[in-house]
Amino acid sequence: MEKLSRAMFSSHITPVAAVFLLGLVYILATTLHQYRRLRHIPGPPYAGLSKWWLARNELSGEMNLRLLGVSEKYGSIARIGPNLLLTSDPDLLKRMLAVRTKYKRGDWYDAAQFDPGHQNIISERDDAAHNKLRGKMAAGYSGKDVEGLELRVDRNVRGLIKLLDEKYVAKGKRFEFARKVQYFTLDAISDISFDEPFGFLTADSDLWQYIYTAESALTAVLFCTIWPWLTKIAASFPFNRLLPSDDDPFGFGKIKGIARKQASERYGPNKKVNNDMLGSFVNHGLTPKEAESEIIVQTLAGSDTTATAIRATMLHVVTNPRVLAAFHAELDARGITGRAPDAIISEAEARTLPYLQAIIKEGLRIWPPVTGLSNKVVPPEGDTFNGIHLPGGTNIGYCAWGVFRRRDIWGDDAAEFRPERWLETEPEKLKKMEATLELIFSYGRWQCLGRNIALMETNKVIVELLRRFDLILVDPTKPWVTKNISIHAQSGLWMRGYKRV
Ligand code: HEM
Repeated sequence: MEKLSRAMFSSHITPVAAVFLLGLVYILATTLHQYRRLRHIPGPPYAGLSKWWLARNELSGEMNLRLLGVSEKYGSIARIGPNLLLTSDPDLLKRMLAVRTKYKRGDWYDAAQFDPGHQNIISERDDAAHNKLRGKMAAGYSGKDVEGLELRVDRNVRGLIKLLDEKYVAKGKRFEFARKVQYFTLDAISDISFDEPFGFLTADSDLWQYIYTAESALTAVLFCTIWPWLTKIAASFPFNRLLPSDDDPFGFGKIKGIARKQASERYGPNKKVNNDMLGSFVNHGLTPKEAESEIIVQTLAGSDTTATAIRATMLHVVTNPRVLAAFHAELDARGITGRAPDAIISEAEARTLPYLQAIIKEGLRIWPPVTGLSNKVVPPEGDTFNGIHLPGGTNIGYCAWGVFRRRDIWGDDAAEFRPERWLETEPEKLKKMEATLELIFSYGRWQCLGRNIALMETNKVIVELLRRFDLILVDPTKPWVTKNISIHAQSGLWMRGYKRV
């Protein structure tokens, strides 16, 4: 009996153990192979052996700073994963992103598929399909096809001012500036997109808990950027039942529902015709499903980003009396300060204000709104940059904080907010600074389509708030709560305003 059970035991276990051992050998061999491919590039210990370094740091909420630390310690090309490098070299980034680049988007982008099974302009990795989609949307984003794009921004700037003025400043109440700015960017983008502001400013609240749920969901999305196969699992039964649905009364699902409704109204025999961005997309041949996905992309890509640009710039200006005084002097000299209460500066005029432009560039530089790794893949034949061999198939991620804190480009005071650097630097160095700053909005093939809208909104809000109000931080020792999750989730920016004009 004992002999029999021993025989059974060994006959069952041996194949299992063999499979287990083979699996282990395979994992060890591939890990070693991956490790050796990129061992000539330095990086944090163990980061080259597994993705746990990446996961741990992504979850820290300060990934931007952790990556800056890597760049400063290991150089402008460093290794942060088994098949992942990080770069803070603007020349390498521009080579990777150029219009005719041979680099491709990596599987990092699969996580941007907000509607499983349907690609959008950000998740699309196929170059031809991406170009085609971009071509159909270019006229809408440039504003060429959108009736009164600037007027739409203006009316939402007025909405923001009215809210702050009547509900808070006039009553001596403090307000949480981070949220109010995002209400503005959400209303402005929906107004431009489908002619109907969501209504965040009027409601003065996080409608449908959208901001809260979108920020919470981004942590899960981060995991999918590290292990892209999680995206497929999330999209398959039964996990897909847990994803936001168009019928949800709140959160991201609510925005999906609005996008579906808005898109569906633009097709069919009784279609609504509007000269807004959605109208332009329809005229250029976007299908109803594509139009729906792109409304969602705009809501996501166009709200937190611009809100961060405005918040970070305003925070640095209002806490810097020297900069604030110089800016007020510029507004006074141009006769802008005392204009009628409902006047909104035109974008064209704002662009002629040198100090304002320096403030905005410096605000974007000191706090880049988009910090995601946005991995690109080295072409199969490999590449060599500054004598460093980059094997084909290697992912290379973007280190935003590393690029915008480089002392060789920005000077020894790179970590300080000093708009004057844009006004007093000699032409040759300034050219390099301007060229590097372009990376804030990515570059070339994948350059941000909403760049002009974002800058228009930022220019107007900064002028119109600072000419009307003296803004102070309620607690300068705790200016805000900011969490880095590829973008920035920001809150707690409590301010109080006093009327100037
Ligand atoms: C200061 C504000 C903004 C910043 C810093 C910013 C930055 C960026 C960056 C870095 C990318 C490249 C992403 C990647 O490929 O990994 C991007 C793409 C994109 N952005 Fe923006 N963005 C801003 C505002 C906006 C706004 C307001 C909109 C919409 C109105 C928008 C729409 C888009 C779209 C559609 C893409 C995809 C372009 C493509 O793949 O061809 N962005 N943005």
